[in-house]
Amino acid sequence: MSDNTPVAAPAPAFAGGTILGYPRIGRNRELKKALESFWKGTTTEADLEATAKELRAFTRGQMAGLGLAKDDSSIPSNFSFYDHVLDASVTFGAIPTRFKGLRAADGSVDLAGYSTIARGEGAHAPLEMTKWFDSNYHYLVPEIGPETVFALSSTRWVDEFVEAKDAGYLTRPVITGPLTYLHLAKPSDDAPHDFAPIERLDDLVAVYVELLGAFKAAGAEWVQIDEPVLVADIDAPHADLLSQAEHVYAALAAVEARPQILLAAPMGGLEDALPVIAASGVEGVALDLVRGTLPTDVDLAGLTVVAGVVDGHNIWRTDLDKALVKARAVAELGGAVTVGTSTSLFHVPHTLKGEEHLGAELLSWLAFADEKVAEVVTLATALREGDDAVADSLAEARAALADRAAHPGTNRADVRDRLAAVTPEDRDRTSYAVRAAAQEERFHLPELATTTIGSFPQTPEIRKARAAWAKGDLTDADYEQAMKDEIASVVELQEDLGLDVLVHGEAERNDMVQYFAELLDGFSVTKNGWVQSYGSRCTRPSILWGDVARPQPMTVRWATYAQSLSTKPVKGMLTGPVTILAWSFVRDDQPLAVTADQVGLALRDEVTDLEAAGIGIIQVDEPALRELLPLRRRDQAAYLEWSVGSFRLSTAGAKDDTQVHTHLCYSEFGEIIDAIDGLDADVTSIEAARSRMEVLPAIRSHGYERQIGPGVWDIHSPRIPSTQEMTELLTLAKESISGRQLWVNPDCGLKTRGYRETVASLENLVAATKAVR
Ligand code: MET
Ligand SMILES: [Zn+2]
Repeated sequence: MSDNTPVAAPAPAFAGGTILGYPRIGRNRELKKALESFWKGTTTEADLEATAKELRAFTRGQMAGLGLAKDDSSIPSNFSFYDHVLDASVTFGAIPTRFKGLRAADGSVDLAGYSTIARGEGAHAPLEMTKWFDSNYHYLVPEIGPETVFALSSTRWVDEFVEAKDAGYLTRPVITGPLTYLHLAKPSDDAPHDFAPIERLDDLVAVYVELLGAFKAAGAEWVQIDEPVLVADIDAPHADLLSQAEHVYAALAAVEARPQILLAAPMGGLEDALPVIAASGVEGVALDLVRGTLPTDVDLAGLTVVAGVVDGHNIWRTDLDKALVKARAVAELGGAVTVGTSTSLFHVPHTLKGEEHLGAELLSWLAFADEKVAEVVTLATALREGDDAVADSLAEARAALADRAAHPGTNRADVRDRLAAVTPEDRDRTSYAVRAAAQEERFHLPELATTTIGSFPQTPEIRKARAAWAKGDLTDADYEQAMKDEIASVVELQEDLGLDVLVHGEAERNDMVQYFAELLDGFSVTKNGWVQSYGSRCTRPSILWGDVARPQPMTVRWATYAQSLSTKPVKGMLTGPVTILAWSFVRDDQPLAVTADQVGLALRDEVTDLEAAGIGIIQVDEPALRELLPLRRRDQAAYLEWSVGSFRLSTAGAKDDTQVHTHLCYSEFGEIIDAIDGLDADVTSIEAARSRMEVLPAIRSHGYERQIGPGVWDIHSPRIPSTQEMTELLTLAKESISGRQLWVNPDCGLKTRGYRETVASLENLVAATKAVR
């Protein structure tokens, strides 16, 4: 088929294009503000409902204004007050027993109750929060047991459909699918140890059947069911997942009174699950063709296929020509093709409007949610009417892409030549034994050395000073002095507490990635590019668009100032290459491995400068190392190789007697223990308090020769752990790891804690250490 030929019949649904979901937080973070003032008690539930209703109305209008059709289910309805997985739990009545009291007689919970499940209350821990696949979004983990009673317990999803319909929009409700829901769930506390939530599949499907009926009765013509679990390798055997998919979708397709089903599989390729879905009887499938590839041997005849060729997970302008080639290839498999995003757009900010400070050039390379909707509409038009119908848009996209490719900032000879000259030896240090001896001689640290992870509380005063400085109300010199005063007080506190290795406290960092992004070449920072991280929490990822280089030292003056105030060693503190990539929007025009190495080289220079300034202990944080782990097992080894390689490039220039630390903030250590070994850091700190040192026996049996600091204080909670409690944890740790290898530290940085808890907890930490030494 020539590029310029309209795709022939059959006509797909959503022929004008569709997206799998839109950001929920609001252009000006209206939802965040409304939630937080509701929680504070300054506004009522009715106020919160009203803001949410306005947001939904704005979103619908926005999507229609950008060209999605109002009357054919092209506009998704995917609002959530906090989290879409929590919404599913509440809708299915799957609320843990500790929150039973929050339910009304009909099983529903109001927004106060909903918030309590998300945030906890008193002795009632909230639902656990964890990362949504390999994204930066966190969902609330359902707790399912043999006793969980599934029953349709909320009318919200249907009400929101009706609200749109009454406003003149026939939308497509978006819900999390039963397979994804149950595979992401964890067994409830009272479940037998061999129970798996997926055992409850049939019971849950019965509620989906009822829900489909309710949508149909309300007039819905399509519903979107998201099943990203189908693109991942999960713990359960793959064959089981496929047969569950076959079983569930045959059952849902067999329901007589129901809307048509669009099964969406964002975040990767469906691969061998695609034929299963195609044969199940559902009417449509949405494929992620950005991350996934199209199988060639599958028959899609009779299906509407949403070709997800616009990246919902990143912020770059789409190569429309390439996207059209991919979409047209789908037509050859017999499907009725339309165009969509690869994932929901809630992973990207709302709009480029207001970001003009980025400069016309960079701006022209980007597409946030609104711009992506427009791209989808353009591509769908090209499919229907041929390329000529959108010739101007295609030309504009080509020009922007060519400009980006040729821009001096994306092709710096100095950066590229340096990287090309890197040898394998540049990633290697001397043997650990030699280093350990040199470091012992230099520092004479006690067994069970005490330290912290880097940040101390970010007080309102620090934030105020930074805001005033940004506004120009505080001079550079005054800001510098304010930060130095803060450093001095943090150093004094640590001396008083009797910690062995001190930190400067990171007062000057707005964020552990953005701080570096603002100082490195190749990055830009948005004004309002917020994306939801969880609930009301948003992050503003930096944009890594060009070749990365370090024009000047970034942390040296803070670290050396702190060191000048103490005779104890002060740890220098850097964010590692993988974490910088994971928490930014990263250029998609070269392999991540290359970008990571560029960052690695910039950090390597910082390490050298810190050393030269007398800093002998340097920590390179990699809390996101596990987060980017590919969803398909076969891709994981290659990922670990480059991620570990970039870390080593950043640290291997260190001298033998420089002690390199790293910090990883999770406890699922076992999964990537070889990689952690591969980092070759002298000291690694991890999260371990909540899991009560669970991972240490595994580390011991794996044989780990270097030093490790399993956290003894869960800093995610405002609780102050007692000396007794930390003594127990340390005693437990010593059963697996020798005192010579063991460090004592909290689970993570203290920036979100207050000073009262920080001082009391660190006092107890030092006391516990003395008790165990
Ligand atoms: C999310 S890991 C944080 C590490 C950083 N050094 C801190 O202490 O805040
Ligand atoms: Zn951490």
